[in-house]
Amino acid sequence: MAPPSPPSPSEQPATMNQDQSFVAERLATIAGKLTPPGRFAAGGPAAGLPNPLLRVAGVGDYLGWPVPGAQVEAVIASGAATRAPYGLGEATVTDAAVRDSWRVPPSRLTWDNPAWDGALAGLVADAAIALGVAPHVGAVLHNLLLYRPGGHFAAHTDTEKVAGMFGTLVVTMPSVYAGGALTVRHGEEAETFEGPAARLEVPTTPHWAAYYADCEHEVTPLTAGHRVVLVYNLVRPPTGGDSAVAAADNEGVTLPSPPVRGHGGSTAVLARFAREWAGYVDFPTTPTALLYLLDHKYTADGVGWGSLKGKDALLAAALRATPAPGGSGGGGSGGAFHLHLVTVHVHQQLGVGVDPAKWGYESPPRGAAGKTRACASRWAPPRCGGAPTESVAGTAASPATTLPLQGARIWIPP
Ligand SMILES: O=C(O)CCC(=O)C(=O)O
Ligand SMILES: [Fe+2]
Repeated sequence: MAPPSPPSPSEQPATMNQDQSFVAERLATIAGKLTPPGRFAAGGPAAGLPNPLLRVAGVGDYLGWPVPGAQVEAVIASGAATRAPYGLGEATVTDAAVRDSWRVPPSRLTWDNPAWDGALAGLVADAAIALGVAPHVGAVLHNLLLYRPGGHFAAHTDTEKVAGMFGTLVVTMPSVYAGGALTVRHGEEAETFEGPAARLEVPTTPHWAAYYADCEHEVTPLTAGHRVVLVYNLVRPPTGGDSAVAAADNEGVTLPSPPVRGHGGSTAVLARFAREWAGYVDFPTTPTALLYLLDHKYTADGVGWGSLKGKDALLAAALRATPAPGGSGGGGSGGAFHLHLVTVHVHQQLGVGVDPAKWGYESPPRGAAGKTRACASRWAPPRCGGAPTESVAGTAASPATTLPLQGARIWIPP
C-alpha cells in the first residue's frame, strides 16, 4: 500500500468502526458490484454446425444425422467404445453408478466434412465470448461419448487435461432421447442444457454447452433413447495471449496483466478505497493485507494472472489498474495495491477466541485440540483437508516469489 494519508471527514464511511471489517467489507462490496465479462456456462442450438460425417474406426458407415440408436448400439458392440472412466483422486476408475456412458477416443474418429473445422471454430469463438474469455481459445477433441437409456454422469468437475485448459465444450449431436439434461452449477447459480431432443422429437440441429472446468456439472439419467456428444477441452495460451501486457509489479516481478477490459469506473472506487485504507492502517486492528477468496477454483498448475476466470479476472484487472494516491497510473510499481496470487493454507484452532486481525503472518492462533476450520487463500483456491496443523503457510502461485507478508495483519474472510 501507499503511505497513509489521513482521509478527510467527507471520505470517512458512515459506518466506520476502525476494526478489521471495514476494509474487508469495503473490498467485498466493490467486488460484488463488478459485472463479470461472461457467464460460467453458456449454450444452445448450434444451427451453424453441419454434419461432420463422423466415422468410428472399424464400424463402417458415417454416423447418421440424427444418429440412430441402433448405430450407437453397434458402435458399443463393435468394441470401439469402452466404458467411460472418471478420476478418483490420483486414480482413474469405472463405476456405472457414478458414470454410465461409453467413450470413443479421438484416435478412432475421423470426420470427413471439410466444413466442420471452420464451423466448429466459429462456435468456439462464440463460446469464448459467452464465457468472457480472451480471444485465441482453441478446442481439442477429448472424447465421443455415447449414452444409452439410463446413462448418466454424477456431479463432478473436469480435470485440466492439457496445459491451458480452462473449460469444456460439449456438442450434442442430433439423436432421439429423453432425460439426459446437462446441469452446470457455480456458487448459487445453475444452468441446464436440455440438448436437441428433450421431448423425444426427431432432431436435426446439434446443441452446444460450454462451461468453466471448475464448475460442478452432471448429466441426469436418460429415460429413453441414445445421447451422442463430442467433448472438447477448451484451451487458451497460459499467459492470456496477445492481450497479456507485461508489467512490473511492486516487487519488481514481471506479471502479465489479466486479459480483461471493462472494469471501467471501478478503479476510481478502488482508488478511494485505497485512500481510506491507508488512512486507517496505523490502527492496530486494521489489516495490512487482505485475503480475497477467488470466485473460481484453480489448480496450482492452472492459476496465473492470465488464466483467471470471470469475476476474478475482472477484479484483478481493476486492482492492477488502480493508481496509488497521487500516482499517475496503476498496474505497475505506481499502483495502489501489492497483489499476489497465492495459495494460503490456514488451519485455525477452535475454542480460543480467535481474533484474525491480530494474527501475524507466521503467528497463527494456538490452542485446543486441532480441527481444520478454515481454509483461505488470496487469489488462489483453498485447499482444504489434510492433517490439521498450527501453521499458516503461503505459496506464491504466480510467479514463484517470496511474499513480503511477514508480520502483516491479515484479514481472512469468514
Ligand atoms: O455428456 C456431457 O454432456 C458431459 C460429459 C462430461 O461431463 C465429461 O466428459 O466430463
Ligand atoms: Fe465433465
